[in-house]
Amino acid sequence: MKIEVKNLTKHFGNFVALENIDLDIVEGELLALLGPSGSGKTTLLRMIAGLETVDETDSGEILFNGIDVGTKNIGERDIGFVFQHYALFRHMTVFENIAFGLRVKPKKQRLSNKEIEEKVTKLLKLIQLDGFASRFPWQLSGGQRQRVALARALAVEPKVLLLDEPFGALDAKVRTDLRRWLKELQEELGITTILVTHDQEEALEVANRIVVISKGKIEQIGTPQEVFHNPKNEFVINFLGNVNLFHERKDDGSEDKYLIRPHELEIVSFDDNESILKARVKYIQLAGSFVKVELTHINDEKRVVLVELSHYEFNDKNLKIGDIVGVRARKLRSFEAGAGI
Ligand SMILES: Nc1ncnc2c1ncn2[C@@H]1O[C@H](COP(=O)(O)OP(=O)(O)OP(=O)(O)O)[C@@H](O)[C@H]1O
Repeated sequence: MKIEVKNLTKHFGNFVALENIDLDIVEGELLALLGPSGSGKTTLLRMIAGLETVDETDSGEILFNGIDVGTKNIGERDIGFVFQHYALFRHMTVFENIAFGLRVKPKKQRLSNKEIEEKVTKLLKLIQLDGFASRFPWQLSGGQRQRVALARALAVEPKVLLLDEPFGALDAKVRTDLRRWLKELQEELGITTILVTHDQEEALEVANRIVVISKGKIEQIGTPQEVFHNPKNEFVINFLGNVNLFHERKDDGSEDKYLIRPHELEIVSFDDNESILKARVKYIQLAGSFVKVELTHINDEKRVVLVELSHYEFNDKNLKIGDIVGVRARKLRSFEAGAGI
């Protein structure tokens, strides 16, 4: 299913939750809506689902395969939903939870018991929980429960899958495993999917495209590579990871602003010709896939610079806390005030 959101504005009383949203969602893609808390992600998802309506004070339309769905309620939109705290039916087994949507269909469209059994068995395999059919939700881990919720949403073969922080309540390791698994599954099924998340890493890892939202407006739409490496403005670069900000006073008195990511900096000797500043090593964090080095400007303790090095590079430099070093930029990204890159 192809989805078009055209010039959508949504108010809650006087508050503008979404402003002039234009967005095309391509058939079969996994699109992430990424933004801080309160930016309007869930509202946009709920409007696509038909859980929020375009009221008199609002404007815009939402099209599914070219057809305006404004007057269609959620039951008529062919949508599967998974929320952060998706309440499975406690008194039903895993099997019955997944079968639920199939059983409540009108008689004419309903599959036979045998067909339902075959379908649920297939879905259980898909979510890698075969053998769990007769368990109850309270006998499952959080990650297993979310997989059941996904199977339940998929059972009725929706044309669109809407996921609102589906892994938000899970711990980091389970989250990472599940999002990889989700990506593979989504690619295999080819179902148009919209994922709401405030987790940059999650969006960068699973999405085909990311929509960065702030205060009800779209800041940038692009592939993970585009939004990470070619951020359109300061909000996007700040939101998508740590960043260092440098000012450079020009001859005419104006100031250039540079934003540089920690991995785009390298540490050199303090007298290096290409060094952009001298700094003192304040803190070294060795755990993790990179070594994170925090430095402070030699003349101003308050100016902190973050550098990420590979372990190999770090070992090579033999850095210690208190060392005075130079910092060189592998890449400079300058922003004119308010004008993007
Ligand atoms: N029914 C409502 N009535 C009034 N204000 C609302 C309503 N629903 C949402 N809002 C407001 O609209 C704004 C956007 O909310 P929304 O839930 O879309 O944000 P979000 O980006 O999904 O945030 P989070 O990540 O915290 O869930 C918030 O300021 C919220 O308080």
